[in-house]
Amino acid sequence: MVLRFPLRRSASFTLECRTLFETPDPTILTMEANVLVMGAENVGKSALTVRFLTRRFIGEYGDLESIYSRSLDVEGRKILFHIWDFPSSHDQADQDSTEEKRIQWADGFILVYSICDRASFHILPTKVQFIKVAREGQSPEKVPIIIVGNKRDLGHHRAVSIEEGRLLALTLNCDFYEVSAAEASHGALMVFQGLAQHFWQARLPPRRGIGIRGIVKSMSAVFARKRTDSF
Ligand SMILES: Nc1nc2c(ncn2[C@@H]2O[C@H](COP(=O)(O)OP(=O)(O)OP(=O)(O)O)[C@@H](O)[C@H]2O)c(=O)[nH]1
Repeated sequence: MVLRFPLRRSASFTLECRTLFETPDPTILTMEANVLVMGAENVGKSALTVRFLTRRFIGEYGDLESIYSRSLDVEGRKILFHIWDFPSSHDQADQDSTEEKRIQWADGFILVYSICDRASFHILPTKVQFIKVAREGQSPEKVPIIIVGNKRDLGHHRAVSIEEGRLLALTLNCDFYEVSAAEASHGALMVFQGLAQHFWQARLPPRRGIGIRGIVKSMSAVFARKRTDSF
C-alpha cells in the first residue's frame, strides 16, 4: 500500500540528541520531547501513534520498531515530539534488555491497554513502577505518564470499565484517556496535547544521552504489508 501522506520521520535522530529542549530565545516558544509508547501486544500502540502522525487509521501496522516525529502547536507554543513505537511482538529477551534504555531516552510515556483485553490492563502497574524506579532521582519533576484505554469503539467486547481505568490512573498518579484510534483522531490528539502540557509545565533541563544509535527505520517498510481502511 502506498501512504499518500508520507510521515515525517526523524531522519538522523539518535538517542544522543534527546532532551526536552527549549530554544535560547524565549520569544520562540519551541520544545522537543521524546515519547515512548508502551503496552501489551495488539492493544493499538501503532494505531494510536499513526493516528497522531497522519490522522489516519490504516488497519494493520506491521511490527517494525521506529521513531517518528511530529510537531504540534499547543496554545501558541510548538512542541516537536519524537515518538518511539516499540512492537510487543519483538523477542521478549530483547525487550527486557532494551526497555530500560528506552525508558531513559524518554521524557514522557504513553501506556496503552485495550478495553477488551483485561490482561493488557493488568500489566500497567508493573510498567509504571518500572518507569518510576528507572527514572527515580534523575529529575525533581514528575515524569509524565499517560494511561490510554484504546478500542473504545468495541464496547460490546469491553472487559475493563472506564471507572477502572480512571481509578488505576488516579492510584498510579497518571493521566487517563479512553479513546478509539479506529474511530477518530481527536483521542490521539488529546493524549499528545496532554503530554505537551506536562512538558511545558516541567521545562526540564537537558539530560545526557545514553549512547544508542541507529534505531530509526524506514516508515515505508512499516506500511509495506498494510491494507488501507480509510484512505
Ligand atoms: N476496533 C479497533 N481496532 C483497533 C483499534 N486500534 C487498533 N486496532 C486494531 O488492533 C490491532 C492491533 O493494532 P496495532 O496498532 O498493531 O497494535 P500494537 O499494540 O501496535 O501491536 P504490536 O505492534 O503487536 O505490539 C490491529 O488490527 C488494529 O487495526 C481501535 O481503536 N479499535
